[in-house]
Amino acid sequence: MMVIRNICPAGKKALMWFLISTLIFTTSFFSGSVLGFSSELWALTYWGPALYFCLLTFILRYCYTGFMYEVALRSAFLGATFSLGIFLTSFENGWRVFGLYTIILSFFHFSEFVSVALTNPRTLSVSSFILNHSVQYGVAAVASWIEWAVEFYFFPDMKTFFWLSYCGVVMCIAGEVFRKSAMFTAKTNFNHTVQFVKRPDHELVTHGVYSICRHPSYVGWFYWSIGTQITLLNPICVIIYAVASWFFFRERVYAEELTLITFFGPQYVDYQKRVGTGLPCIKGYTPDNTSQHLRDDHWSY
Ligand SMILES: C[S@@+](CC[C@H](N)C(=O)[O-])C[C@H]1O[C@@H](n2cnc3c(N)ncnc32)[C@H](O)[C@@H]1O
Repeated sequence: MMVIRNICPAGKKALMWFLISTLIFTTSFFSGSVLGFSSELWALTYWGPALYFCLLTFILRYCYTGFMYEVALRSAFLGATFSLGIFLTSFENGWRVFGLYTIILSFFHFSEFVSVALTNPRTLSVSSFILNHSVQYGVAAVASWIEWAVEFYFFPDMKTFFWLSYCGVVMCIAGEVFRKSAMFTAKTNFNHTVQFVKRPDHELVTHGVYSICRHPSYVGWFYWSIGTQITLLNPICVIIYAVASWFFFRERVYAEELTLITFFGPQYVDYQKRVGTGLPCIKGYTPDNTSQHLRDDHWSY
């Protein structure tokens, strides 16, 4: 409770609108009573939720401007998708696994913003939701929805191995907890954007989850991303996500360690000797490992 009280104004607004939206949309989805629409219309048509979201946007537009509006809008949107996920889990078919995935995805993006608000508010911005991570991230998400839809249409039974989907949920929760532990351990030393210039107060963190591995937030995100595809029961995307994430984090870790060695010198080299990266078969930057190519888009998140 104390933690919530200390959160910055934008963090408070985010929490408030996520909760309000979740409450309203969850009640509405299950009762079907919003704006007097029957439950069939509410659940089965697109325009009911869309109209309702327009109304919410209108209220937010009236109450806020600028940054606060952007934060409230995104939080309300994530609350609405979170509620949709809860509603879909009540289905006995493939929609259930899609519902679980929707809950996991919306909670992840919302909790990223709130975690930054709590641990490093100085860096808080709209991009702390990391909804606009990268083109590749967007393409990967859409690809997973397409795989789920195609398989659900042609092989509906394939999407009813709920026990396997629940294993994916457990993997996502573990990944999420590990990543957030890293953010709360590193606090102001954690930044969604890889830093090129060392701030005077930037300290090397080697305690807590950082004593288990050098890149706990990336480890958490790596397993979380694979977990989302197990949750969706997407065999093709499980493999694609594992391979793509591995290559992404191999380059990211390499780039980041290059900067960390310039920041902390022998202190970081000593840390590298004691603690592994935590990612399978990824060594990170070492002077004898300088042949990897770095791409320009490897400096954020
Ligand atoms: C997105 S965070 C990722 C941190 C870390 N790679 C992880 O997975 O938990 C990136 C920022 O964290 C900083 N950073 C990474 N490891 C750090 C450490 N052990 N101590 C302090 N700062 C660190 C980097 O300078 C970079 O600006």
